[in-house]
Amino acid sequence: MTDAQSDATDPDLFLASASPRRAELLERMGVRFRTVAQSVDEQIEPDETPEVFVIRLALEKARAGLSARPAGAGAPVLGADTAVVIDDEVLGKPADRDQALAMLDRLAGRSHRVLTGVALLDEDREVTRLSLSMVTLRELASAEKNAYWESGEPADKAGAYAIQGRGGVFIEQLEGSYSGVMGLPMFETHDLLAEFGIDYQSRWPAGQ
Ligand SMILES: Cc1cn([C@H]2C[C@H](O)[C@@H](COP(=O)(O)OP(=O)(O)OP(=O)(O)O)O2)c(=O)[nH]c1=O
Repeated sequence: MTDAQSDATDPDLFLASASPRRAELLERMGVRFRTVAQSVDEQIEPDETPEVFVIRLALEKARAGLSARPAGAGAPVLGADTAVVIDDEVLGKPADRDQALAMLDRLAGRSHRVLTGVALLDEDREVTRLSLSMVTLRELASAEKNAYWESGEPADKAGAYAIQGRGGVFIEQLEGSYSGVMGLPMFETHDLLAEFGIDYQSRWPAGQ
């Protein structure tokens, strides 16, 4: 067992997310956390910008997590939301194969933005950060788009690809934050933890 597993008894924070990627990135940082359930409606409001949208959802997820936190727990709650944006349209997770292939068609051979909003809060305060990246996908052959869908990877990913998985072979260029595209920007998350005075780095092991 490492120090940073999601059953930590004295957590630095509660993670309001069901995303295994977010848990993996927090573990990589060495943050001790427990996950709490959250469920929010992920619809963009008319006239809401993608930037405002991802921050709002990160806050809503964290607030929902705060209500689900065990009684007596004092650690703050972290929420995040990732959106792929092309032609000012937000692409969420594909509902089915047709949607996934349509998203990949739209993204192939072009650049798009990936926004991740992160929020850390408790009863007394809420802090947020936004991570913005530009990703360029190369042209994709239909056979590889089909094989990619069949691999199962696109199904639960915004924009129907995963930079950290097989989808990495489609990515010609990334400007910004790899961890942000993956779902939890480590730089901005560190900033939020520092604002709450959470010194997880003092537990980094020596020589590893
Ligand atoms: C673009 C991209 C997205 N993603 C993932 C990150 C997020 O998990 C997902 C976007 O959906 P989100 O709604 O941000 O998150 P989620 O529903 O998976 O998890 P939760 O709301 O419980 O926190 O897409 C990747 O894993 N790799 C990528 O390259």
